[in-house]
Amino acid sequence: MPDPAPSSPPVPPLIRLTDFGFSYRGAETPALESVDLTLWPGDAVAVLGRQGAGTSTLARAVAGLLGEHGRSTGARELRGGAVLGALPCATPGAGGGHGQSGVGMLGDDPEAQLTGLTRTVREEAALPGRLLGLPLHQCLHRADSSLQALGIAALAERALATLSGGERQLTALAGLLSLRPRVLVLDQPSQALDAGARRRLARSLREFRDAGGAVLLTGHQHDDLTAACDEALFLDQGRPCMAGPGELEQHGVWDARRAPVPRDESQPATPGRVQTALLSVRKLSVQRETTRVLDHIELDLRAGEVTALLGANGSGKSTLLSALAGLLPAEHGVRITGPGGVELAEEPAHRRAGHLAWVGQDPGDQLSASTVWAELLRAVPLGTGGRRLRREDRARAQSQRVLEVEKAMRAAGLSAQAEEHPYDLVPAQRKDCVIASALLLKPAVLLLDEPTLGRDAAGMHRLSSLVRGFTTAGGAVLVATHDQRWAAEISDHQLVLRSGRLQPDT
Ligand SMILES: Nc1ncnc2c1ncn2[C@@H]1O[C@H](COP(=O)(O)OP(=O)(O)OP(=O)(O)O)[C@@H](O)[C@H]1O
Repeated sequence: MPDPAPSSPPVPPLIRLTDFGFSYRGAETPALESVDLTLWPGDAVAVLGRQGAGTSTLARAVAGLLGEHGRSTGARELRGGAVLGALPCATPGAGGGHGQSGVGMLGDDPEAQLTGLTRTVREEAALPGRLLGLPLHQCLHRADSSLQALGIAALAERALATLSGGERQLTALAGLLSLRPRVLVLDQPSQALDAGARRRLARSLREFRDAGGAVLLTGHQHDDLTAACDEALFLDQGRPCMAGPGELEQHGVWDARRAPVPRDESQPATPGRVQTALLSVRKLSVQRETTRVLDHIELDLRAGEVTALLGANGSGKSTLLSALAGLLPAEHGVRITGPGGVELAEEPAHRRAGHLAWVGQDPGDQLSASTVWAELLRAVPLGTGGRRLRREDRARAQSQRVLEVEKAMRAAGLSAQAEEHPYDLVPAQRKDCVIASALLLKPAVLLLDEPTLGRDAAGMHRLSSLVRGFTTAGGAVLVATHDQRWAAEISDHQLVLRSGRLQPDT
């Protein structure tokens, strides 16, 4: 933000980076260069860029979480005049941290935002204050008002293990707000949130700013929260660059607020698009704890078509996908008829997997090999004869598998990451790895749970081509998402899950 006019009272900035740069240890090129950023009380600044542009590094720099990971240049000043060249590491958390500097940060990895040290939502929201040594009653009071502000007070006594993805994200945000830092750094905070939750978060951030705090939002997507900032800064290969409002996608940023790009209806119908139902679901009801989350769901997925599954946080989208995959017990009476009329309702998950491939919300749950290459290789079926093949046939089958893995890595944009550990990938690439594994199983139906999280424009386009490639080959896709633009662009049908029932989106 520009310095205030001379008539303004001389309030010092809360934080200022001047000609700031940072290089990770062992890296050949700096992750950040020549960054100037000043946050005054009341400011909200969005820093956007494509994946790898340095936005998360900048978030960690502002939060003071980079110190031991490399070398910084330039200056970082905190209110009070401390000028720090190399930054001290503020209490690092799994996905976020809170330093004594009064800067609180929520990281971009939805799988790593809860501490694992508490049992209930209220305990988790109160924990950051307790770690700072605040009295218990004060921590609980702050936790309750943060939960209230974010609209999840009703979840206070819920066990963390029973939360939906969006509910987890809101719980992590509540913990951070309860710290009452002077600067809030949020890396992709809207991911996994429905429109109502985004609005409540925007309101909470407005109140936080009105009380003298400053907000830094970073990420790869432009949405309602980044639009509410006073200023947007773009990073390109670690350097600040200028961009006009119409140039977001040129800078690799996905514009979730843009009107959906209409389909090219002059294109001939995809060859796989015939009216064959690859999956028919009847009377699917699922109870979780005391709530009937799904109530007599009826659904048909047809060859060549994408069905988008919309609905508020906690409405049951993941529950539906998991139940179809056989990972949750359904109530008696359900019929799940797969390709060729095969009845799947009584089949265990591993037998359904050849027909219905499931990509869950947390990709980490589905990754177990030590490299991307090994992860994908193990997904390719051994083929007819399997381990009983003769040696030369086995060698031929093995080279065929290798070719399939290479093709899958290219399609998922993971060729350069073949030897990396899947956990070293950014969350969107981790998801790509699980999607590529799922496609290698050659299923008829692909079940995708929130595949758009954390993606830049290129990641979104790559996802669209994976999905279109699958339906063009005759597959059917059911995809849960909160991204309404992408849903409108990719899908043939949109269904909304409300009160346990599926309704067409109107
Ligand atoms: N393991 C569990 N035990 C009990 N209840 C659960 C469990 N997992 C989820 N729930 C509850 O079931 C309901 C549906 O959750 P689900 O994860 O299916 O919602 P969702 O629509 O996918 O939400 P989101 O958009 O936030 O990911 C929510 O109220 C959630 O809190």
